[in-house]
Amino acid sequence: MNDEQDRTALRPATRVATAGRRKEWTQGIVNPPVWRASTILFDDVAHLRASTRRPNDGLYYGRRGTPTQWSLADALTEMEPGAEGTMLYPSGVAAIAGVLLAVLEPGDELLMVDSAYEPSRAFCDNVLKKIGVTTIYYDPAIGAGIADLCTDRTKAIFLESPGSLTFEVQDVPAIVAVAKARGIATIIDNTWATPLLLPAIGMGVDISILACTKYIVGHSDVMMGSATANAAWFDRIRRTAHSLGQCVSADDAYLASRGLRTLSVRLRQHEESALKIARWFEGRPEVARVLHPALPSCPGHDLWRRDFRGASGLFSIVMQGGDDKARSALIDGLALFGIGYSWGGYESLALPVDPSPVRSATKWQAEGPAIRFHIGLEDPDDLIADLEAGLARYA
Ligand SMILES: Cc1ncc(COP(=O)(O)O)c(CNNC(=O)CNC(=O)c2ccccc2[N+](=O)[O-])c1O
Repeated sequence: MNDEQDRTALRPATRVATAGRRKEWTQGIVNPPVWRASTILFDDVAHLRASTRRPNDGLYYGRRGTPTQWSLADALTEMEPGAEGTMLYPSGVAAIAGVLLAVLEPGDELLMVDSAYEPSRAFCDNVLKKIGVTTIYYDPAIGAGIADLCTDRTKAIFLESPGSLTFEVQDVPAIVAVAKARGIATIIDNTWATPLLLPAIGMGVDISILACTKYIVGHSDVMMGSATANAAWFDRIRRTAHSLGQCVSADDAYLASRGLRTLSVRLRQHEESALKIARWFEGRPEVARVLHPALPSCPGHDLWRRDFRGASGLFSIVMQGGDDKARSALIDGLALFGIGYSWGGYESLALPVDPSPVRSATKWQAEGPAIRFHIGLEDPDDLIADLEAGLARYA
C-alpha cells in the first residue's frame, strides 16, 4: 500500500478504512500492533536528549503514546478534512473538560448551548465557574442571533448538534460566521453525527470533540474521548492535554481503531433502522412527538437537510400523556432494548429522560414523559414488534 498517495481526495468511507495505517507503524501487518509502554529506552544519552527536545516526534514516554495511539489519532484527524491534529482522552467528558480548560481563562465568557449533554453543563457550573469563567446558556435555535450574546469577553461558543436529549439541530455555519467575525473560538460536541455525517472542521468549527465511547468504538467496551482541532488551536489543545496528563491505553486505542474501520457501514445501518422506527412511532397515537433530526417535524430539520450527510441511531420520543409509571412499564418489559447509559454500540437501548431540569435558557414543555432510544444493529422489524408490545403496556 503506497503511503505517499494524496489522500485528501479520498471519500469518507475509504479514509475510515485506510487512515492511520502508516507502514512505519504497522510494519506491513494490516492493523498497527498494540505497543504497551511506560518506559521507552534510548540508545544513549545523546538519543535521550534529542528525544526530550522533540517529545512530540516519536517514542519518548508512555504518556506521550506509541504507534498504537498515534495511528488512532492520525485516523481521527483524517476524518476531519482541514484538521491539524487530534488528542485522545480517557472519556468524552475528559475531552470536553480538557478542551474547555485549554481554551478558557479567568474572566472569559463561554456561550454554551442549552441542549448540551448534562455532564458538559456540570463542568461549566462546577469547575469553570470556580476559575472565574462565566457560562451563558443559549437557545439551540438561536442561529446568527448568537451575535447579540457576544461581548468583548466572549472567548468561545460551544455547540452540540443535535442536542443530547431533545435533538434540536443548530445552524452551525451561521454561528461559525458570527464567531469568526469576532475572533471567538467554536467548539462542537460531534458525537451524534461523527465527522462522517458532519465534517465540522471543514465547516469552519475550530475544535471537534467526540465521545469515542459511542460510535467510534461501536461495541460498548471502551471509554474514550478525542478532540480534533485546526492549526489555530491544535498546539494549545495538545499542550493542555499533556499538562493534564491525559492519555489512553494502547489496548483501548487498538479497540477504538478496530471500531473505526466499520464506522461507515454501521452508521448506515443505524440510520436506516432508526429512521424506519422513528417513522413508525410517528404513526402511533400513544406518541405525541418524535425528536429525530431527519423528520420534518423535528426543530432544525431543514438545517439537518442542508448540513448533515445523514443521521445516526439516537433519537427521542415524547409520549401523549401518561406518567413515569406507565413509561417504566413500557421500558421494563422490552426484550430487545437494554436499559443503560451510553449509546452508539451495536445494541439497542431505551432510556427514560427528563430534559426540563437540564435546561436553563429555554423552557422544555412536553405532552408527556420522554424516552431516548438508541437503535442498534438488530433487525428493525423485531425491534418494532418489541416496541408495539411496549406501547400496549403504556396505560
Ligand atoms: C453527546 C455526548 N458527549 C459526551 C459524552 C460523554 O462521553 P463519555 O461517556 O465517554 O464520557 C456523552 C455520553 N453519553 N452518555 C449518555 O448519554 C448516557 N447518559 C449519561 O451519560 C448521563 C450521565 C449522568 C447524567 C446525565 C446523563 N445524560 O445522558 O444526560 C454524550 O452523549
